[in-house]
Amino acid sequence: MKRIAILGSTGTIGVQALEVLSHLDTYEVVALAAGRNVERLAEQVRRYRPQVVGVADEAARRALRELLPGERMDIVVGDEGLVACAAYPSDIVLNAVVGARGILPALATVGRGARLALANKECLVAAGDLILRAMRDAGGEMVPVDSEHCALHQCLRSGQPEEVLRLVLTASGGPFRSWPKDRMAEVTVRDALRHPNWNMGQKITIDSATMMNKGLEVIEAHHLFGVPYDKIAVLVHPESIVHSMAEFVDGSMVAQLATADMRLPIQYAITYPERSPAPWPRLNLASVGALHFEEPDFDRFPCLRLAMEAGRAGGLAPCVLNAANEVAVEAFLREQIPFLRIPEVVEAVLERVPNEVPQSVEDVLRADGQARRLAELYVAKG
Ligand SMILES: NC(=O)C1=CN([C@@H]2O[C@H](COP(=O)(O)OP(=O)(O)OC[C@H]3O[C@@H](n4cnc5c(N)ncnc54)[C@H](OP(=O)(O)O)[C@@H]3O)[C@@H](O)[C@H]2O)C=CC1
Ligand SMILES: CC(=O)[C@@H](O)[C@H](O)COP(=O)(O)O
Ligand SMILES: [Mn+2]
Repeated sequence: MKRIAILGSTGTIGVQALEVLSHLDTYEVVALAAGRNVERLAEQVRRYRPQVVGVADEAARRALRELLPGERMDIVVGDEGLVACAAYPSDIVLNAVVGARGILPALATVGRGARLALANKECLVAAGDLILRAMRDAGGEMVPVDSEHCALHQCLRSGQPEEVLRLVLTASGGPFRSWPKDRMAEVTVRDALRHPNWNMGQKITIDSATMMNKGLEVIEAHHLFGVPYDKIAVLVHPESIVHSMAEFVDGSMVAQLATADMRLPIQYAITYPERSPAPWPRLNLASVGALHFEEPDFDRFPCLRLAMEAGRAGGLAPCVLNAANEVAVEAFLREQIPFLRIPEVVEAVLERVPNEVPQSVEDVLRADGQARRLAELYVAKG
C-alpha cells in the first residue's frame, strides 16, 4: 500500500482524485485537507478514514467535529494544519489547494523527500526556485497534475533534455477567444465562468478567461522542465485535445492527446512511472473530426503578456504577479471590478513592488503580502 495525502480534497481536483483512488486499490488516504466545505469533507472522512484532517479555521474544526463526533482523527487548522498534513508520513502529497497558500505545504512535501503530485501551479510561480532547491536537497520528486505539464512530462520521455528545441503549451483561449476587445468590457462573472472545455474551480476558470492561466503555466513549465523562456511557446487550440507538445531539434513534434478529463493527469501523477488502465471515456479522434490551432492574441489578453514578462524578469516578479492576480480575480468574482480591470491591477502592482531575488521563503511571503495590500488599494478604486 502507498500512503497519500490530498490537500484541497473538497475542490474539483481533490474530488476527482478521490474518484481515481476509488478504482486503484493500492493506495491508503492518510491525510485530507480542505477549507470550509465541512459537509463534503465529513463524507470523505467517513469513506477514507484518514488519520489527520486539515480545515481552514476554528469554526470549520468545530463544525467537522460535530458532524463526526466519534471519529478517531487529528484535526489540524489553518496554514499550519495544511503543512502538518503535507508533513505527515506519506509517499505522495497531492497539492490541490488554490493559490499561494500552496507554497508552504509544497516545501514541506519535497523537503522530506516525498512525491509532490502538483496541481497547485501558484506555488511554483511564486516560489519555484526555492521549491526546486528544497526538492533537490532532500531527493524528493515532483510530478505535474496540470494537464499541459502532464502532457509535456509524457512527451519528454521520448527525448534527452539537450534534444528539446522548444515546449509548446496549448491554450483553449477560454470563453472570449473570439470576442472583439470592446465586447470584453461588458463581460459578466457568469460569462467568464463558462469555460468551453473544462469544469474547474472558480479561480482557475477566471484565469483561463483572462489567459493568465496560460501565463502562469509558462512559468510553471520553466521551473518543472528547466527550459528557458525563449524556448516555451503558447499555441491556442480551442478543442483542448492536444494537451501540449515538445518540439525536438530534428523537427519532430511529440504531442499528448486525450479527452479533456483531469482524472487522467491525476492518475498519471499518482501511479507514475507506471500506467494503470482507466475506466472513463476514451478519445475518439474520428468523432472529434478536426483540430485547430492559432497564435495567441497578446493585445486582447494582456495577462498572458504580463505573466510572460514577469517570468522573464524572474526574482519576486512572478510572486507579485500571482498575488495581485489572486486579489483581482477575487474582486472580479465579487463584482467589485470589471473584467478588463484585472490586468490593470496586476500591472500597477508589478510596477510598484521592487524586484529582488528572494533568498528565503520569508522573502517570498513578504512580497506576496505587500502585493496583496497594494492590489486591495487598486481594487478599492474600482
Ligand atoms: N480544476 C482543474 O481542472 C485544474 C486545477 N488546477 C489547479 O489546482 C488547484 C485547485 O484547483 P481547483 O480544484 O479547480 O480549485 P477549487 O476551488 O475547486 O478547490 C480548491 C480547494 O482548496 C481548498 N481551500 C480553499 N481555501 C483553503 C484554506 N484556507 N485552507 C485549506 N484549503 C483551502 C478548498 O476547500 P473548501 O472548498 O472546502 O473551502 C478546495 O478544497 C489550483 O491551483 C488550480 O490552478 C490545475 C489544473 C487543472
Ligand atoms: C485542465 C487544465 O489543465 C487547465 O489549466 C486548463 O488547461 C485550462 O484551460 P485554458 O487552456 O483555457 O487555460
Ligand atoms: Mn492547465
